[in-house]
Formats: sequence, structure tokens, C-alpha cells
Amino acid sequence: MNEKAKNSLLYLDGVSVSFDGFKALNALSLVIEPGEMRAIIGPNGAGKTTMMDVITGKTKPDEGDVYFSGSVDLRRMDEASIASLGIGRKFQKPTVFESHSVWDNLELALAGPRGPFAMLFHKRTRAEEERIEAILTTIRLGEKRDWLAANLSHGQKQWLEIGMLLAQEPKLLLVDEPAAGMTDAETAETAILLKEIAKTKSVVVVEHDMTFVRDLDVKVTVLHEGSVLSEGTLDHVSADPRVVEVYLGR
Ligand SMILES: Nc1ncnc2c1ncn2[C@@H]1O[C@H](COP(=O)(O)OP(=O)(O)OP(=O)(O)O)[C@@H](O)[C@H]1O
Repeated sequence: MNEKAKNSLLYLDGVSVSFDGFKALNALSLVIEPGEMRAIIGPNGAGKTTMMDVITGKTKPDEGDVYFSGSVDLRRMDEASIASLGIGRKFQKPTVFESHSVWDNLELALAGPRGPFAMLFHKRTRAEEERIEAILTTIRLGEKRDWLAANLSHGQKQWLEIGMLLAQEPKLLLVDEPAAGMTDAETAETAILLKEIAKTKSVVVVEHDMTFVRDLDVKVTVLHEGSVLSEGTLDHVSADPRVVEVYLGR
């Protein structure tokens, strides 16, 4: 294994995935450093979702290397084992438990693989309470802890789900279009929130909202036809004529 892979948190090299002969990923290479937040942009069908599916083990690549934490070969692992390594994924649509309170949603997430049944018999420890408190602060829902999740705004549900991921103490968070459907104020707050999270964890964010991506102020990777078209600061990729042609200029 090369030096670049060894020192990275996530290392994809030459990854290809075909569906009925169509290459959804085409020799995709991407390296995320420990503690890095990265934004992934690109037109519909560029392969962003397929890339997340490869990282989480939902889809197995036909070719290429996928390593986590330098040396863990994710191609050989199933979805559950990959999740337990500390790779958490947030899908676009929030999937919180609507009929439970904010606090209970977090407590259920903390129970993790032990599940809700185990929670019934589990006496919550002081340390667990403190962790839930800390997560509530991070996700801006401290004052809404007793609210039913059903009564939260769409944006607040997204934050709660981010909190539920945090409860599982991931090393890497994959976040799919968090700003979709949010108000402008929620979108701006989400950028701040993710930047706080990225102080202690690596984060990969797929997003179409360029105002939000600008707020994140991190390195941007532009995907197109299953591989990296351009990479760098948002200003750098925005000035790349190829990016303007396939994505931003449309
Ligand atoms: N299971 C599948 N079977 C066949 N084709 C698929 C499958 N999954 C994805 N594709 C195709 O692969 C290509 C890449 O899709 P993918 O969902 O990864 O793109 P994306 O960048 O996430 O797009 P979007 O921004 O619309 O979510 C698309 O053309 C899609 O139709």
C-alpha cells in the first residue's frame, strides 16, 4: 500500500461500478484526510450516490481500491461491519422516530445495535446523559428536547438525524444534501453546525446548494460521469471551464 493510502481516513483509487454495462463510477479516485470536511458536487447522475453506496458497502465495486483508516479494505466487508467501523450515513430524507421525543430519539440512537428493546431494561448512566446533552447543544435542539420529533421543522428533523448519527460516535460522516428543503436561515446554521462537527470528525457532504457549499468553505470535488472532473477551492472549481460547461453554467 502507498503512503497516501496509509495516512488517509478514506482512500478510493480507480473505483469503477457498472450497471448493465453503464459505468456509474469510472476509475474514481478520492482521498479524505483525517479531520477533513469535503464537499462533493456534480450534475444529476454524476455518481455521487453510487460513491456513497460503495463507501458504505451497499454496492461493491467491479474494480479499484477502497480503504478506511489507512488499511481496512472496505470491499471485503458488509454494510453492518462498515457501519460499526465508524462510518455513518445520513440520507436526504430524515428518518427520525416521529412519535418519540427529541431526547428519546437520541437515546435510542445511543443504544445503537443493542436496539430499543435493550433500552427498556437499560438504566441510563450519567455519562450517557451528558453525551445526549452535548449532542443537543451541537444540533441546536436543547430547548426542544421534550418535543415530539413530528413537531419539528424539516430542518430541525435533519439536525436531529445528524445528532442520532453523532450518538453512534462515527469517525466519518457521509451527509447527502442536508440543505435540501431547508429555509435560508436553517441552511446557514447547518453550515456552522457541520463545521463544528468537522473539528472532531471527518465529513463528506454531497450538496447542490452553492451558497451552502460556499459557507462550508472547504475543498470541493466535482464529479462528472463517474470520475473527478475538478478539485480545489470553490473559487478554483467555479473558474474551471469544464465545470462551468457540465454543471455550474447550466
Ligand atoms: N441500481 C442501478 N441500476 C442501474 N443504474 C443505476 C443504478 N444506480 C445508479 N444508476 C445510474 O448510475 C448513474 C449514477 O447515479 P447516481 O445516483 O450515483 O448519481 P448522483 O450523482 O447521485 O445523481 P443525483 O444528483 O441525481 O442524486 C445514473 O445514471 C443512474 O441512473
